[in-house]
Amino acid sequence: SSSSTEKFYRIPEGKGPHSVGCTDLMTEDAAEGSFLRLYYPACDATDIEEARWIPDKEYYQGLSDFLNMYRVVGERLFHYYVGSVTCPAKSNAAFKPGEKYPLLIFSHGLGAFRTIYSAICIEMASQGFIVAAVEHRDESASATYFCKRRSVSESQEETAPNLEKEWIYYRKLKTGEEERCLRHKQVQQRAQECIKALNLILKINSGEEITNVLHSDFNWNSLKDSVDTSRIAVMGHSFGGATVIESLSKEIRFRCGIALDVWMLPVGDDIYQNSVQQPLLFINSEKFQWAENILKIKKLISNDTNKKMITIKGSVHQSFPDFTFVSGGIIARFFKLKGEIDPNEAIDISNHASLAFLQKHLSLKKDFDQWDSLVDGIGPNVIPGTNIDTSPAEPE
Ligand SMILES: CCN(CC)CCN(C[C@]12C[C@](c3ccc(C(F)(F)F)cc3)(C1)C2)C(=O)Cn1c(SCc2ccc(F)cc2)nc(=O)c2c1C=CC2
Repeated sequence: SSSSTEKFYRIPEGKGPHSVGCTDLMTEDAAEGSFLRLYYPACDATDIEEARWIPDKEYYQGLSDFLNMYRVVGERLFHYYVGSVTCPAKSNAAFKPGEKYPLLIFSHGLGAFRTIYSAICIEMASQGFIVAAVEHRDESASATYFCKRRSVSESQEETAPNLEKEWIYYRKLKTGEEERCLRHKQVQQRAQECIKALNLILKINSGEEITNVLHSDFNWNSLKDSVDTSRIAVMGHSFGGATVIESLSKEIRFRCGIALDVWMLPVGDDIYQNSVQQPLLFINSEKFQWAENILKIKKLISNDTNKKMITIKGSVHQSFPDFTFVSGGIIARFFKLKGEIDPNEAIDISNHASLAFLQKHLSLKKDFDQWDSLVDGIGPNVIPGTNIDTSPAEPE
């Protein structure tokens, strides 16, 4: 139905010149493999349906756990409200060959998973990026799974597919457990998973055969020689922002990084000894800011002109994940899923600043420099640095 509420509940489409496709990839049949959703420039196709936004009911169960709801309540609530939501990318659409695309690895936040930052990933793909949104197996995701290959005998029954999903749910902090210690261990695993995803995409780009444990009819060979292997960046939200910092310090092939509302707690102290040489853009919401977090960001930026921070006025922590678009009414207000700024305006500022920063530091030949002023915090609803005062209190 084209009822007026529909536009309110849709994830925004990509605004760039390319149609966008998406497909899921899982390698190996263990938790050590890679698991990612690929968003990519696709050939125009009207007959292909959009991808499911949250593909398995177990993600509703995981979200309920994460939000301290009862699973029987949460699962039904999520199914009712978002069970039919699709993301504006064509499922397994044909990849658009012909040019080498820069590569972006995206890392999700605490309690999130690979599919719920599709507004950002789809916009980047529509602008000519290949985007690999990884799903982390560090128990920070609401839910994730790997596939145990069933033994031949078990899969004898022709009905049961020989693919058995083994689910890993969000690990709550145990009482008395030191949060910093757990999160520091997790951020290291997260960085390794981003590097593994990078290597997997480069392997596909070289034309090597890969085994996708998820049986989709996407032709992975069509990606051969389509990645611009010298133009690779890493991006992430909150815990995923800390993963960006850790990934940059561990992998020089990530030429630059973008941290959206970074959560600095998981980042180790060694990071401040100039471990991050690459350019880094911090895009903050107005509300997710406190002195300790901001001081760590400022310490990392120190006086490096290639490291910048901007704040989007009127935005909140949830202005970056997709729930800010698909939620409405009391739920959105109760969980602060929207700020004062219109969700589409906020994500446009974030995406445009990201594109301008990527053009500058990946030497892209596009027109994203039209948004350079945003990277300096100049423009409507954006300010340079942060809006909180972190200077030590003046002596009385
Ligand atoms: C009570 C749980 N308590 C756990 C420690 C704190 C929970 N919390 C605030 C929440 C996430 C909230 C949320 C989402 C989504 C709905 C929904 F209804 F729309 F689905 C509702 C309510 C509940 C806003 C956060 O963790 C914030 N946060 C996030 S939120 C990432 C996320 C997760 C699931 C999503 F569906 C969407 C986005 N990612 C991070 O990396 C970090 C933090 C904090 C520090 C580091």
